[in-house]
Amino acid sequence: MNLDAWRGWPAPAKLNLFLHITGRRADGYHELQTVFQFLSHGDVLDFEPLAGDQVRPAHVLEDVAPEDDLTVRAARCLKRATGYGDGALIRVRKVLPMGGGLGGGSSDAATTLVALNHLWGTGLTLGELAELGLGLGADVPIFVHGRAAWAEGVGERFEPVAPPEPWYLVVHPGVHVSTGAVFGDPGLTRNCEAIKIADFTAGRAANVCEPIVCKHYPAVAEALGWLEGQGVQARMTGTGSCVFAAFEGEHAAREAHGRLPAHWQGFVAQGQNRSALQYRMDRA
Ligand SMILES: C[C@@](CO)(OP(=O)(O)O)[C@H](O)COP(=O)(O)OP(=O)(O)OC[C@H]1O[C@@H](n2ccc(N)nc2=O)[C@H](O)[C@@H]1O
Ligand SMILES: Nc1ncnc2c1ncn2[C@@H]1O[C@H](COP(=O)(O)OP(=O)(O)O)[C@@H](O)[C@H]1O
Repeated sequence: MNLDAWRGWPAPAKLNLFLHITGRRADGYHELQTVFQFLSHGDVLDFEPLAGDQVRPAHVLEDVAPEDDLTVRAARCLKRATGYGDGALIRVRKVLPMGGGLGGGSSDAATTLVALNHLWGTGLTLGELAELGLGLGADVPIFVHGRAAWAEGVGERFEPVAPPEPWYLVVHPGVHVSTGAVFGDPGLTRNCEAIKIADFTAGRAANVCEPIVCKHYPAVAEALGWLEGQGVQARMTGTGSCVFAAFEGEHAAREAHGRLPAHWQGFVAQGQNRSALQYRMDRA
């Protein structure tokens, strides 16, 4: 068996280029409008075949029990759906901050579904994998498809879009924001009027979670202010805590990164309308 094929599967980060809430479903989940774009930066996953029914992580993630790990849950879900008899050892080389709004957990889950379906030869279509993924997290289907997307509902309705692919500086202000707490905040704007893709393209869009997160986490407001001070428009991704801004080019983004205050982490990456996972599948 060629074990090289089992190594080096990318799980890229995403940005929400805007985030509006248009309503609330009967089950309490919020109806969103958003644009997802991938980044040229993310976790990397390695797999090894295991005989028998075992699915085990070879990594330790802070505050995540092996049974709750989204890669383990994704692999078990694929086994259940297909009746596949063997297992896998899964190693996440973690790069993305957890709870940063960059979708690392969802991306790890999507990469596990796509990679193991290929490596195990279980033959599900991308659509079938996306459906399995929705049970693990709202953003998993978008990572499975690997195309920048205009998304509505709770992430289950989406279509490809092709925004510009600029170089971004992404700043992590050192705090962990709970998605549930943001959606539960009474001050959250939940009645945005539905907009069209053209409104987003014309700049008539924002992230409605930003004021809530900034109120509770001053570090997020400071990071947004610092980025704006570099002469660019800054925004938060998802429910935070990371903030980002597009620069003229890679050089300008790296220069700004060089000026980043030492108490924050940051990275420079390019926006990608086709994800690194899709490119990896081309070579598989
Ligand atoms: C809003 C996004 C945009 O990307 O935020 P980020 O998590 O990436 O920051 C995601 O779709 C988030 O999806 P996901 O990350 O799967 O959400 P979960 O952790 O399951 O959500 C935690 C809690 O937030 C609330 N929640 C979540 C999503 C949603 N559309 N409406 C909600 O009300 C629910 O109370 C849920 O129990
Ligand atoms: N493999 C995984 N990687 C990251 N987070 C995971 C993973 N498995 C479970 N989780 C849980 O999912 C939560 C959300 O993580 P993540 O997707 O990185 O953040 P966000 O949804 O803010 O982008 C984490 O705080 C963690 O408890």
